[in-house]
Amino acid sequence: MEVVKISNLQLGYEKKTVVRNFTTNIEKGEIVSIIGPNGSGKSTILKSLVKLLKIQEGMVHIGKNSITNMSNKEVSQNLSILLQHNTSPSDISVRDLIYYGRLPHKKWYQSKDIDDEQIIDWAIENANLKELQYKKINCLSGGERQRVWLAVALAQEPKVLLLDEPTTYLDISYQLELLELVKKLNQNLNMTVIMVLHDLNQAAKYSDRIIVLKKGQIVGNGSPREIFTKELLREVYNVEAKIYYDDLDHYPVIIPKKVI
Ligand SMILES: Nc1ncnc2c1ncn2[C@@H]1O[C@H](COP(=O)(O)OP(=O)(O)OP(=O)(O)O)[C@@H](O)[C@H]1O
Repeated sequence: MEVVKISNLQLGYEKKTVVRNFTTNIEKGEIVSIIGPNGSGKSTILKSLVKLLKIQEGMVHIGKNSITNMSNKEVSQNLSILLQHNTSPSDISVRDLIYYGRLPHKKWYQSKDIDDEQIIDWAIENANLKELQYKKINCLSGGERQRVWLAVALAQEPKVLLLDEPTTYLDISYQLELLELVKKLNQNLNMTVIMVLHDLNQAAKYSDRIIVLKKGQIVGNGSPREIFTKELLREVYNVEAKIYYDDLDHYPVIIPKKVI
């Protein structure tokens, strides 16, 4: 069953078009990663899905509804996004910040209720934040903060979680921790995930499907084993690479050797 249907999307900034003919269906429970060189249009696509950027041409449907006919609030009830950079008041507590994720589900006159508290508890549990929930945001490390923003996105109770380079600026253990959390959410709750990743090995390990963008166009769409070939890495990244396969889970492991 598809949750998001993207047809012939054309996107850009003012007169400049940066993404053309982007078409794909996202199935319920899939983890889809969008990869591609710098400036290929990956973040632009995520921004358009949550209406942070106007669509030039094409359609995005969530279920039967076109996002063009949905309010930002309605879109936020279905899709939540974890951005690369997030800012918040520094003296706010983790728990209070996570409440912001509930706002798309509230009317302006409604205040926090018992249901919100339960969903905040659920988001805290799933983002491993129990011990940190009463701390102030400015007392947390970068990796801990990223988990808080993940919890804000979860508190939105989205059908689809969008992650824009979620591991940037995190050290290797926080990177793994975050992607393992995403995998757990996907496995335990059947949450659909669309993420932009730079690290090809992370994309290979954590994705069901990979979409490869080059200069705003799809040049590959398939499973990690289908996508990661020497030819594709040469064509898209101008890199000569060796490819091995994990002994246990058989996903590709990419070792870049040299720039061509
Ligand atoms: N706000 C903006 N105004 C004008 N042009 C923009 C804006 N944001 C992005 N662009 C341009 O759109 C193109 C695609 O950018 P985008 O950020 O989507 O690429 P990306 O694949 O996510 O890149 P990266 O991997 O470097 O994050 C680039 O040429 C970029 O310069």
